[in-house]
Amino acid sequence: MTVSSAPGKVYLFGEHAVVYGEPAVPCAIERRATVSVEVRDDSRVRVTAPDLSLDGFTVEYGGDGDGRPDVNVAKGLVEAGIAYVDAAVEQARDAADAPDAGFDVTVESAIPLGAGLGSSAAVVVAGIDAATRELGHPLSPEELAERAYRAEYDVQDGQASRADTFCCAVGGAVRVEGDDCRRIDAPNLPFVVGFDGGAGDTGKLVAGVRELREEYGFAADTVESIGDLVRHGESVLADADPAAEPTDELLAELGRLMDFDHGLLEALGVSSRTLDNMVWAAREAGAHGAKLTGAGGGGCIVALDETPETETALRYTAECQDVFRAELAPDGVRVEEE
Ligand SMILES: Nc1ncnc2c1ncn2[C@@H]1O[C@H](COP(=O)(O)OP(=O)(O)O)[C@@H](O)[C@H]1O
Ligand SMILES: C[C@@](O)(CCOP(=O)(O)O)CC(=O)O
Ligand SMILES: [Mg+2]
Repeated sequence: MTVSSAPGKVYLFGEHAVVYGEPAVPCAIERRATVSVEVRDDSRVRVTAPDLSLDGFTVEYGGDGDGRPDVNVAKGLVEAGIAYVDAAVEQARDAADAPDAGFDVTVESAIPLGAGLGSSAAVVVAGIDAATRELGHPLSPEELAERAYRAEYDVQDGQASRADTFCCAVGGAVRVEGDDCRRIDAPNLPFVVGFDGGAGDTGKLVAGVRELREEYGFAADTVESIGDLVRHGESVLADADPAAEPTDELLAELGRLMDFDHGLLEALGVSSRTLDNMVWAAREAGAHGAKLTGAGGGGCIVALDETPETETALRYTAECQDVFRAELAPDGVRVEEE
Protein backbone atom coordinates (compact mmCIF):
# COMPACT_ATOMS: atom_id res chain seq x y z
CA MET A 1 0.00 0.00 0.00
CA THR A 2 1.15 3.55 -0.71
CA VAL A 3 -0.17 6.58 1.14
CA SER A 4 0.40 10.11 -0.17
CA SER A 5 -0.89 13.44 1.06
CA ALA A 6 -1.19 16.89 -0.51
CA PRO A 7 -2.15 20.30 0.91
CA GLY A 8 -5.12 22.54 0.19
CA LYS A 9 -4.60 26.21 -0.70
CA VAL A 10 -5.95 29.71 -0.42
CA TYR A 11 -5.68 32.30 -3.17
CA LEU A 12 -3.89 35.45 -2.08
CA PHE A 13 -5.31 36.76 -5.34
CA GLY A 14 -6.02 35.89 -8.98
CA GLU A 15 -8.60 33.07 -9.02
CA HIS A 16 -10.95 32.94 -12.03
CA ALA A 17 -8.83 35.38 -14.07
CA VAL A 18 -6.07 32.73 -14.06
CA VAL A 19 -8.33 30.53 -16.21
CA TYR A 20 -7.91 33.14 -19.02
CA GLY A 21 -4.14 33.41 -18.80
CA GLU A 22 -3.80 36.13 -16.16
CA PRO A 23 -1.35 35.46 -13.29
CA ALA A 24 -2.50 34.21 -9.86
CA VAL A 25 -0.83 33.63 -6.49
CA PRO A 26 -2.20 30.66 -4.54
CA CYS A 27 -0.56 29.57 -1.26
CA ALA A 28 -0.54 25.98 0.05
CA ILE A 29 -1.95 25.62 3.58
CA GLU A 30 -1.52 23.07 6.36
CA ARG A 31 -4.75 21.16 5.73
CA ARG A 32 -4.15 17.99 3.78
CA ALA A 33 -5.94 15.30 1.82
CA THR A 34 -4.54 11.79 2.28
CA VAL A 35 -5.03 9.06 -0.32
CA SER A 36 -4.13 5.40 0.25
CA VAL A 37 -3.82 3.17 -2.79
CA GLU A 38 -3.28 -0.58 -3.02
CA VAL A 39 -2.97 -2.37 -6.35
CA ARG A 40 -5.52 -5.15 -6.86
CA ASP A 41 -5.04 -8.34 -8.78
CA ASP A 42 -7.98 -7.52 -11.05
CA SER A 43 -8.80 -4.34 -12.98
CA ARG A 44 -11.52 -3.05 -10.64
CA VAL A 45 -11.38 0.17 -8.66
CA ARG A 46 -12.85 0.30 -5.17
CA VAL A 47 -13.12 3.75 -3.64
CA THR A 48 -13.79 4.52 0.01
CA ALA A 49 -14.45 8.20 0.56
CA PRO A 50 -15.95 8.82 4.01
CA ASP A 51 -15.76 12.63 3.64
CA LEU A 52 -18.01 12.77 0.61
CA SER A 53 -21.37 14.20 1.55
CA LEU A 54 -23.05 10.97 0.48
CA ASP A 55 -22.95 9.78 4.08
CA GLY A 56 -19.68 7.91 3.83
CA PHE A 57 -20.22 5.44 1.06
CA THR A 58 -18.05 2.80 -0.51
CA VAL A 59 -18.24 2.16 -4.20
CA GLU A 60 -16.88 -0.58 -6.38
CA TYR A 61 -16.77 -0.24 -10.12
CA GLY A 62 -14.84 -1.04 -13.29
CA GLY A 63 -13.79 -4.52 -14.44
CA ASP A 64 -16.61 -6.77 -15.69
CA GLY A 65 -19.63 -4.77 -14.48
CA ASP A 66 -21.35 -1.98 -16.39
CA GLY A 67 -18.57 0.34 -15.28
CA ARG A 68 -20.77 2.25 -12.85
CA PRO A 69 -20.55 2.27 -9.07
CA ASP A 70 -22.79 -0.08 -7.16
CA VAL A 71 -24.24 2.34 -4.63
CA ASN A 72 -27.79 3.22 -3.80
CA VAL A 73 -27.90 7.02 -4.30
CA ALA A 74 -28.83 9.27 -7.22
CA LYS A 75 -26.51 8.68 -10.17
CA GLY A 76 -25.77 12.39 -10.68
CA LEU A 77 -24.57 12.75 -7.10
CA VAL A 78 -22.28 9.77 -7.36
CA GLU A 79 -20.83 10.96 -10.63
CA ALA A 80 -20.13 14.44 -9.26
CA GLY A 81 -18.60 12.91 -6.14
CA ILE A 82 -16.29 10.39 -7.79
CA ALA A 83 -15.34 12.40 -10.87
CA TYR A 84 -11.97 13.63 -9.55
CA VAL A 85 -10.88 10.31 -8.04
CA ASP A 86 -11.88 8.62 -11.28
CA ALA A 87 -9.85 11.12 -13.32
CA ALA A 88 -6.83 10.61 -11.03
CA VAL A 89 -7.00 6.83 -11.53
CA GLU A 90 -7.11 7.31 -15.31
CA GLN A 91 -4.09 9.64 -15.23
CA ALA A 92 -2.11 7.18 -13.09
CA ARG A 93 -2.92 4.27 -15.42
CA ASP A 94 -1.89 6.36 -18.40
CA ALA A 95 1.35 7.62 -16.79
CA ALA A 96 2.40 4.08 -15.82
CA ASP A 97 1.21 2.61 -19.12
CA ALA A 98 -1.02 0.19 -17.17
CA PRO A 99 -4.51 0.71 -18.63
CA ASP A 100 -5.95 -2.32 -16.81
CA ALA A 101 -4.53 -1.68 -13.35
CA GLY A 102 -7.08 -2.01 -10.53
CA PHE A 103 -6.86 -0.27 -7.15
CA ASP A 104 -8.37 -0.06 -3.70
CA VAL A 105 -8.45 3.68 -2.95
CA THR A 106 -9.23 5.38 0.36
CA VAL A 107 -9.55 9.16 0.56
CA GLU A 108 -9.46 11.05 3.83
CA SER A 109 -9.27 14.79 3.92
CA ALA A 110 -9.23 17.74 6.33
CA ILE A 111 -10.08 20.09 3.44
CA PRO A 112 -13.80 20.94 3.19
CA LEU A 113 -15.22 19.93 -0.20
CA GLY A 114 -16.15 22.52 -2.79
CA ALA A 115 -15.26 25.36 -0.43
CA GLY A 116 -12.48 27.04 -2.42
CA LEU A 117 -9.58 25.44 -0.56
CA GLY A 118 -8.66 23.16 -3.45
CA SER A 119 -9.88 19.82 -2.09
CA SER A 120 -10.19 18.50 -5.64
CA ALA A 121 -6.58 19.35 -6.52
CA ALA A 122 -5.27 17.83 -3.27
CA VAL A 123 -7.19 14.59 -3.79
CA VAL A 124 -6.12 14.33 -7.43
CA VAL A 125 -2.44 15.11 -6.76
CA ALA A 126 -2.19 12.74 -3.77
CA GLY A 127 -4.17 10.07 -5.66
CA ILE A 128 -1.99 10.15 -8.78
CA ASP A 129 1.14 10.14 -6.62
CA ALA A 130 0.10 7.12 -4.56
CA ALA A 131 -1.22 5.17 -7.57
CA THR A 132 1.83 5.76 -9.79
CA ARG A 133 4.16 4.78 -6.92
CA GLU A 134 2.13 1.62 -6.40
CA LEU A 135 2.67 0.82 -10.08
CA GLY A 136 6.44 1.39 -9.69
CA HIS A 137 6.33 4.54 -11.79
CA PRO A 138 6.80 7.54 -9.47
CA LEU A 139 6.46 11.02 -11.01
CA SER A 140 8.25 14.27 -10.18
CA PRO A 141 6.12 16.98 -8.52
CA GLU A 142 6.07 18.86 -11.85
CA GLU A 143 4.88 15.79 -13.80
CA LEU A 144 2.29 15.15 -11.11
CA ALA A 145 1.08 18.74 -11.32
CA GLU A 146 0.67 18.45 -15.09
CA ARG A 147 -1.22 15.13 -14.81
CA ALA A 148 -3.42 16.51 -12.05
CA TYR A 149 -4.15 19.60 -14.16
CA ARG A 150 -5.31 17.35 -17.00
CA ALA A 151 -7.60 15.51 -14.58
CA GLU A 152 -9.16 18.77 -13.33
CA TYR A 153 -9.42 20.06 -16.91
CA ASP A 154 -11.36 16.95 -17.95
CA VAL A 155 -13.72 17.00 -14.97
CA GLN A 156 -14.34 20.76 -15.30
CA ASP A 157 -15.13 20.44 -19.05
CA GLY A 158 -11.99 22.12 -20.24
CA GLN A 159 -12.25 25.01 -17.79
CA ALA A 160 -9.34 24.83 -15.37
CA SER A 161 -6.05 26.55 -14.71
CA ARG A 162 -2.83 24.97 -13.49
CA ALA A 163 -2.89 27.08 -10.32
CA ASP A 164 -4.50 24.72 -7.78
CA THR A 165 -2.80 21.56 -8.94
CA PHE A 166 0.69 23.11 -9.24
CA CYS A 167 0.40 24.80 -5.84
CA CYS A 168 -0.66 21.66 -4.11
CA ALA A 169 1.98 19.51 -5.85
CA VAL A 170 4.95 21.75 -4.96
CA GLY A 171 3.71 23.54 -1.80
CA GLY A 172 4.52 27.05 -0.54
CA ALA A 173 3.46 30.19 -2.38
CA VAL A 174 3.41 29.94 -6.18
CA ARG A 175 2.64 32.10 -9.18
CA VAL A 176 0.94 30.65 -12.22
CA GLU A 177 0.39 32.33 -15.55
CA GLY A 178 -0.80 30.04 -18.35
CA ASP A 179 1.63 27.12 -18.40
CA ASP A 180 4.35 29.10 -16.62
CA CYS A 181 4.25 27.79 -13.04
CA ARG A 182 6.85 28.58 -10.39
CA ARG A 183 7.38 28.76 -6.65
CA ILE A 184 7.91 32.23 -5.22
CA ASP A 185 9.41 33.47 -1.95
CA ALA A 186 6.79 34.91 0.34
CA PRO A 187 6.78 35.72 4.04
CA ASN A 188 4.55 33.66 6.30
CA LEU A 189 1.30 35.62 5.99
CA PRO A 190 -1.26 35.56 8.84
CA PHE A 191 -4.16 33.92 6.97
CA VAL A 192 -7.49 33.47 8.75
CA VAL A 193 -10.07 31.31 6.98
CA GLY A 194 -13.84 31.58 7.56
CA PHE A 195 -16.08 28.78 6.25
CA ASP A 196 -19.85 29.18 5.80
CA GLY A 197 -20.41 25.41 5.77
CA GLY A 198 -21.49 25.53 2.13
CA ALA A 199 -19.97 24.81 -1.25
CA GLY A 200 -19.85 26.15 -4.79
CA ASP A 201 -19.71 24.21 -8.04
CA THR A 202 -16.36 25.15 -9.57
CA GLY A 203 -17.33 24.13 -13.13
CA LYS A 204 -20.57 26.14 -13.09
CA LEU A 205 -19.01 29.23 -11.52
CA VAL A 206 -16.17 29.23 -14.05
CA ALA A 207 -18.70 28.82 -16.86
CA GLY A 208 -20.67 31.82 -15.52
CA VAL A 209 -17.60 34.05 -15.62
CA ARG A 210 -16.76 32.80 -19.11
CA GLU A 211 -20.25 33.76 -20.37
CA LEU A 212 -20.09 37.24 -18.80
CA ARG A 213 -16.65 37.78 -20.25
CA GLU A 214 -17.84 36.77 -23.72
CA GLU A 215 -20.96 38.92 -23.52
CA TYR A 216 -19.59 42.16 -22.09
CA GLY A 217 -16.38 43.99 -22.85
CA PHE A 218 -16.42 45.44 -19.35
CA ALA A 219 -16.52 41.93 -17.84
CA ALA A 220 -13.48 41.02 -19.95
CA ASP A 221 -11.87 44.25 -18.66
CA THR A 222 -12.69 43.18 -15.09
CA VAL A 223 -10.84 39.90 -15.65
CA GLU A 224 -7.85 41.87 -17.03
CA SER A 225 -8.01 44.20 -14.03
CA ILE A 226 -7.61 41.20 -11.75
CA GLY A 227 -4.46 40.35 -13.72
CA ASP A 228 -3.16 43.94 -13.26
CA LEU A 229 -3.90 43.74 -9.55
CA VAL A 230 -1.99 40.45 -9.26
CA ARG A 231 1.03 41.89 -11.11
CA HIS A 232 1.02 44.80 -8.68
CA GLY A 233 0.72 42.37 -5.74
CA GLU A 234 3.67 40.38 -7.04
CA SER A 235 5.87 43.47 -7.10
CA VAL A 236 4.83 44.21 -3.51
CA LEU A 237 5.74 40.65 -2.48
CA ALA A 238 9.04 40.80 -4.38
CA ASP A 239 10.10 43.84 -2.29
CA ALA A 240 9.37 42.04 0.99
CA ASP A 241 11.91 40.03 2.97
CA PRO A 242 10.58 36.44 2.86
CA ALA A 243 12.58 35.45 5.95
CA ALA A 244 11.26 38.28 8.15
CA GLU A 245 7.89 38.72 9.84
CA PRO A 246 5.64 40.65 7.44
CA THR A 247 5.68 44.39 8.16
CA ASP A 248 2.50 46.43 8.81
CA GLU A 249 3.02 48.22 5.50
CA LEU A 250 3.23 44.95 3.59
CA LEU A 251 0.10 43.58 5.25
CA ALA A 252 -1.80 46.82 4.65
CA GLU A 253 -0.89 46.87 0.97
CA LEU A 254 -1.65 43.17 0.38
CA GLY A 255 -4.90 43.56 2.34
CA ARG A 256 -6.00 46.46 0.19
CA LEU A 257 -5.38 44.37 -2.92
CA MET A 258 -7.36 41.47 -1.43
CA ASP A 259 -10.30 43.82 -0.76
CA PHE A 260 -10.12 45.11 -4.32
CA ASP A 261 -9.91 41.58 -5.72
CA HIS A 262 -13.02 40.57 -3.76
CA GLY A 263 -14.88 43.53 -5.26
CA LEU A 264 -13.92 42.48 -8.79
CA LEU A 265 -14.90 38.84 -8.11
CA GLU A 266 -18.19 40.07 -6.67
CA ALA A 267 -18.79 42.04 -9.87
CA LEU A 268 -18.16 38.84 -11.84
CA GLY A 269 -20.99 37.20 -9.90
CA VAL A 270 -19.06 34.59 -7.93
CA SER A 271 -19.54 35.86 -4.39
CA SER A 272 -22.58 35.19 -2.19
CA ARG A 273 -24.34 36.87 0.69
CA THR A 274 -22.68 34.58 3.25
CA LEU A 275 -19.21 35.13 1.76
CA ASP A 276 -19.83 38.91 1.69
CA ASN A 277 -21.03 38.88 5.30
CA MET A 278 -17.91 37.03 6.44
CA VAL A 279 -15.69 39.39 4.41
CA TRP A 280 -17.33 42.40 6.09
CA ALA A 281 -17.12 40.84 9.56
CA ALA A 282 -13.38 40.35 9.02
CA ARG A 283 -12.86 43.89 7.75
CA GLU A 284 -14.84 45.40 10.62
CA ALA A 285 -12.75 43.39 13.07
CA GLY A 286 -9.66 45.13 11.71
CA ALA A 287 -8.35 42.57 9.21
CA HIS A 288 -5.92 44.13 6.70
CA GLY A 289 -8.10 42.73 3.92
CA ALA A 290 -10.51 39.90 3.15
CA LYS A 291 -11.78 38.12 0.05
CA LEU A 292 -13.43 34.94 -1.09
CA THR A 293 -11.01 32.17 -2.07
CA GLY A 294 -11.33 29.78 -5.01
CA ALA A 295 -14.36 29.46 -7.20
CA GLY A 296 -16.78 31.16 -4.74
CA GLY A 297 -20.55 30.74 -4.65
CA GLY A 298 -20.23 29.62 -1.02
CA GLY A 299 -17.45 28.10 1.05
CA CYS A 300 -14.49 30.05 2.39
CA ILE A 301 -13.09 33.52 2.71
CA VAL A 302 -9.50 34.35 3.55
CA ALA A 303 -8.49 37.37 5.62
CA LEU A 304 -5.12 38.76 6.73
CA ASP A 305 -4.85 39.43 10.45
CA GLU A 306 -1.96 38.77 12.82
CA THR A 307 -4.17 39.56 15.87
CA PRO A 308 -6.95 37.27 17.21
CA GLU A 309 -9.64 39.88 16.36
CA THR A 310 -10.79 38.48 13.02
CA GLU A 311 -11.02 34.91 14.34
CA THR A 312 -13.09 36.12 17.29
CA ALA A 313 -15.38 38.23 15.11
CA LEU A 314 -15.94 35.38 12.65
CA ARG A 315 -16.73 33.02 15.51
CA TYR A 316 -19.61 35.34 16.41
CA THR A 317 -20.77 35.80 12.82
CA ALA A 318 -23.97 33.86 12.15
CA GLU A 319 -22.96 32.89 8.60
CA CYS A 320 -19.60 31.46 9.70
CA GLN A 321 -19.60 27.79 10.64
CA ASP A 322 -15.89 27.28 11.16
CA VAL A 323 -12.87 29.54 11.47
CA PHE A 324 -9.19 28.62 11.61
CA ARG A 325 -5.71 29.99 11.05
CA ALA A 326 -4.11 28.66 7.88
CA GLU A 327 -0.33 28.30 8.09
CA LEU A 328 1.60 28.30 4.82
CA ALA A 329 2.52 24.67 3.99
CA PRO A 330 6.12 24.41 2.79
CA ASP A 331 5.64 20.81 1.60
CA GLY A 332 3.57 19.94 -1.43
CA VAL A 333 2.77 16.31 -2.16
CA ARG A 334 4.38 13.95 0.35
CA VAL A 335 4.69 10.17 0.70
CA GLU A 336 3.31 9.17 4.11
CA GLU A 337 3.77 5.40 3.80
CA GLU A 338 5.26 3.15 1.12
N1 LIG B 1 -12.37 13.89 0.76
C1 LIG B 1 -12.76 13.66 -0.50
N2 LIG B 1 -13.12 12.43 -0.91
C2 LIG B 1 -13.50 12.21 -2.19
N3 LIG B 1 -13.57 13.16 -3.14
C3 LIG B 1 -13.22 14.40 -2.80
C4 LIG B 1 -12.80 14.72 -1.46
N4 LIG B 1 -12.52 16.04 -1.41
C5 LIG B 1 -12.78 16.53 -2.66
N5 LIG B 1 -13.18 15.56 -3.49
C6 LIG B 1 -13.58 15.75 -4.90
O1 LIG B 1 -13.45 17.13 -5.22
C7 LIG B 1 -14.74 17.73 -5.51
C8 LIG B 1 -14.78 19.15 -4.99
O2 LIG B 1 -13.93 19.95 -5.79
P1 LIG B 1 -14.26 21.43 -6.25
O3 LIG B 1 -15.70 21.55 -6.62
O4 LIG B 1 -13.25 21.84 -7.25
O5 LIG B 1 -14.05 22.25 -4.91
P2 LIG B 1 -12.71 22.64 -4.13
O6 LIG B 1 -11.57 22.20 -4.95
O7 LIG B 1 -12.80 24.11 -3.97
O8 LIG B 1 -12.79 21.97 -2.80
C9 LIG B 1 -15.73 16.77 -4.84
O9 LIG B 1 -17.01 16.82 -5.48
C10 LIG B 1 -15.06 15.42 -5.04
O10 LIG B 1 -15.25 14.94 -6.36
C1 LIG C 1 -11.90 29.45 -10.09
C2 LIG C 1 -10.54 28.80 -10.22
O1 LIG C 1 -9.59 29.81 -10.59
C3 LIG C 1 -10.07 28.22 -8.86
C4 LIG C 1 -10.97 27.16 -8.30
O2 LIG C 1 -10.55 26.77 -7.00
P1 LIG C 1 -11.42 25.76 -6.13
O3 LIG C 1 -11.60 24.52 -6.93
O4 LIG C 1 -12.73 26.43 -5.83
O5 LIG C 1 -10.60 25.52 -4.89
C5 LIG C 1 -10.60 27.73 -11.31
C6 LIG C 1 -9.23 27.24 -11.78
O6 LIG C 1 -8.23 27.96 -11.65
O7 LIG C 1 -9.19 26.13 -12.35
MG1 LIG D 1 -11.29 22.45 -7.06
